[in-house]
Amino acid sequence: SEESELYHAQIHLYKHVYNFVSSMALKSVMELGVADIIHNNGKPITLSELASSLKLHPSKIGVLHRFLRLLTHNGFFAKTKVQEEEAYVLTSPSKLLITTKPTCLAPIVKGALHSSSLDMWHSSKKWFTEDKGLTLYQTATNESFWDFLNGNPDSLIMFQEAMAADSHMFKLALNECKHVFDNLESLVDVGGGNGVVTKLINEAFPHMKCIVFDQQQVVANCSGNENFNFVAGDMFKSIPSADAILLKWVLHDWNDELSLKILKNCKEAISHKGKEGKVIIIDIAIDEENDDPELTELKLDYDLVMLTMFNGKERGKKEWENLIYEAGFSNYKITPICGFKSLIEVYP
Ligand SMILES: Oc1ccc2c(c1)OC[C@]1(O)c3cc4c(cc3O[C@H]21)OCO4
Repeated sequence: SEESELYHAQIHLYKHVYNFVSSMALKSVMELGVADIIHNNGKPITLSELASSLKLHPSKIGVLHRFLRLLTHNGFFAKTKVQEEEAYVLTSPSKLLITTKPTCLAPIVKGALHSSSLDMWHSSKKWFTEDKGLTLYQTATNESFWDFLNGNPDSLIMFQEAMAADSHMFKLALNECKHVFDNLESLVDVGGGNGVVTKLINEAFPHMKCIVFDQQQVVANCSGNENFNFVAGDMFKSIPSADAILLKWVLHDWNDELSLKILKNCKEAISHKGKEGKVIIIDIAIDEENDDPELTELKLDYDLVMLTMFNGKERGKKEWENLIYEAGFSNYKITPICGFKSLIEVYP
């Protein structure tokens, strides 16, 4: 009937209006360290045990229950019985919040839901109606997000910890894609931050000369060893030569013009000693026809996050191909990696 269509449309609209509630409830339990308490408890935990571990005021026990109810509904916890009393256990998604595990993604939850990423959205109408090429973030704050990070050490650390957290997932993927790094004598990790990915590669391939290449203020107080070094520089100017250049979660921060600039400098960097060389891109590849709708939604979410914060973008397979050929490369190969990213091997 017309009414039921209207009522369903209403539910769809309200659900999207309040999607932020589940995000912020997740951030709340992350900040409280709920996952660590349940993990360290070693068995299902009752609400009162959890509340006393958290040293909550008695008036907040009901609050905790209702937060856990929503997050259980959304798959972050599960309910069981301990001597007839309800108890909570972690699920795979909340196990990613255990801070003692290398797969901990709490830093991403913290960074992505930081006020610096959220407040800017209130300026979107101003941003849409202006004719300037600013990001939403710049429209809201009058500075670029990169300048914000470089001007606020705590936020830069928060950002780097988020990138590093995501890189530990790469460790699992490295086992699947080891062959990509075979026979490489040297590798430069462009935008490698504090070097988590490069370290993982260096540990897997100790004879490979690995360089973390990033901005001065990022690598300034980082030290390496004989096959693992930090080099400061500007990827838009020139990139140190190597057999392979790694670009993990870098190109999606930049529009096509600037991404082309980076890729051309990468091509320059691998065309030494006449060797084959390769560029290894690890980034999101949108694939609406083959991906399940939930995965596509995550990729489209990231596309708007990159757009609003960096004037960057997530790219579909065709867009990656156009960019790679435009940069003068002759061939490439895309393989899915880490669940929602792809590893794109690019050959000169
Ligand atoms: O190339 C990337 C990859 C991921 C992310 C980037 C840029 O910025 C947006 C983001 O949502 C984000 C924003 C942040 C943050 C981490 C963080 O992770 C997310 O820490 C502070 O603000």
